[in-house]
Amino acid sequence: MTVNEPATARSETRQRVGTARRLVVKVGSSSLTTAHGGLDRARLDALVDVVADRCARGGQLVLVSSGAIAAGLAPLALARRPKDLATQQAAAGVGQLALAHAYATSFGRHQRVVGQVLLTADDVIRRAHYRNAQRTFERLLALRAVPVVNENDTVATDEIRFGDNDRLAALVAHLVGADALVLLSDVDALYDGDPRHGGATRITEVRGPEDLVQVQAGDGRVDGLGTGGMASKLAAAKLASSAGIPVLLAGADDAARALDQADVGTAFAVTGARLSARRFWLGYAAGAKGRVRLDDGAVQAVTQRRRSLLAAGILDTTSDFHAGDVVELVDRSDRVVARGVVGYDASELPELIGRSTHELPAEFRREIVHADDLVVLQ
Ligand SMILES: Nc1ncnc2c1ncn2[C@@H]1O[C@H](COP(=O)(O)OP(=O)(O)O)[C@@H](O)[C@H]1O
Ligand SMILES: N[C@@H](CCC(=O)OP(=O)(O)O)C(=O)O
Repeated sequence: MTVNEPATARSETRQRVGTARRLVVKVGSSSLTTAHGGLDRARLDALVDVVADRCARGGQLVLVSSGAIAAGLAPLALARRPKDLATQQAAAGVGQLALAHAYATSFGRHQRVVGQVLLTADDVIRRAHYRNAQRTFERLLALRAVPVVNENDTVATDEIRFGDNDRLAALVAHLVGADALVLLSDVDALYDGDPRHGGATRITEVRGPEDLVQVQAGDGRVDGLGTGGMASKLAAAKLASSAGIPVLLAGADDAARALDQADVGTAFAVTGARLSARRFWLGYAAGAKGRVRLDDGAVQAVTQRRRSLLAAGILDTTSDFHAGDVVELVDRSDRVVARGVVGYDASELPELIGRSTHELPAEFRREIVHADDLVVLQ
């Protein structure tokens, strides 16, 4: 762990953030809103100035912005962040409009157009939706617009919610093939303990899991507007860096310096190779809805020969998934060997399990999990 070590702070990670052409920047609710839930226009403008400046220098930036729920509180005369989903959604419906308008106005000062992209978990888990989202991002960036992303809170249910935008930002970074991810927060860095309790030391550089052993990442403020606290930021940073994307976590007020290789925040070096964005989602990001247990031959076929999973190789399944869901493929001893998008509802499978394709009615002869929709995890 590199603690308070300014000389090495201009690490490779900081250089990669500083020179990234395509960059995802995430900003949290507490950095954009006043204590009472109104949008803090001055801070929003300051952030927009930094993003617009980087765009003007040839950068392609995607801004993942929280703040919809927080921005909806004051207009709806809500004293604090609601706990129930329906009121959160109502607040998000009101607040997202205000947020988008504020960004459009603020980027307008730089003659820069914004495009709002509201995503649900389905949009990144389901293949057709995923490609659709990817295409939209590509086109917005090609047209020199700044995509402003948030979770589509008004329609997301508890079960399918990302819940925190840190994770969403890591996922979007993969989706767009970003060169780096910057997480901006109300805290200026990762500390070895919650800095509110005093005596905590800033971590300047995380090179791998061993640097995090001593770190206690806790919640945000109980009365705060943010959701995930440092724990969700850390999880997102690990997610992105393990799949080849360097991450810088810094204070929103330090955004300009963070993007300019200064010794601010915490830099997370990449710890793994870059996967194709879609394979990353499938293998690590998408929430699995169920399990399919394979016999030994099917495990071999899927993991060694990279074949599709056919009904003949299935032993049993859980009963809770639908066609299009991501499921875990497990071996006889329940070890997860792969994940993939299943082509059938669980309720359709008992009739098919263990039968060869030629024995099945024509409408059931397609693969249970197609090889293109499958990521081997061994
Ligand atoms: N180890 C830690 N290092 C830094 N901050 C921490 C740590 N543990 C808990 N926190 C708290 O997490 C908060 C950031 O989370 P949150 O308020 O959800 O941010 P945001 O709104 O930017 O997403 C900080 O204000 C800080 O008090
Ligand atoms: N989609 C929610 C964001 C929730 C969230 O992740 O907030 P934060 O922890 O402040 O990044 C909103 O816009 O209010």
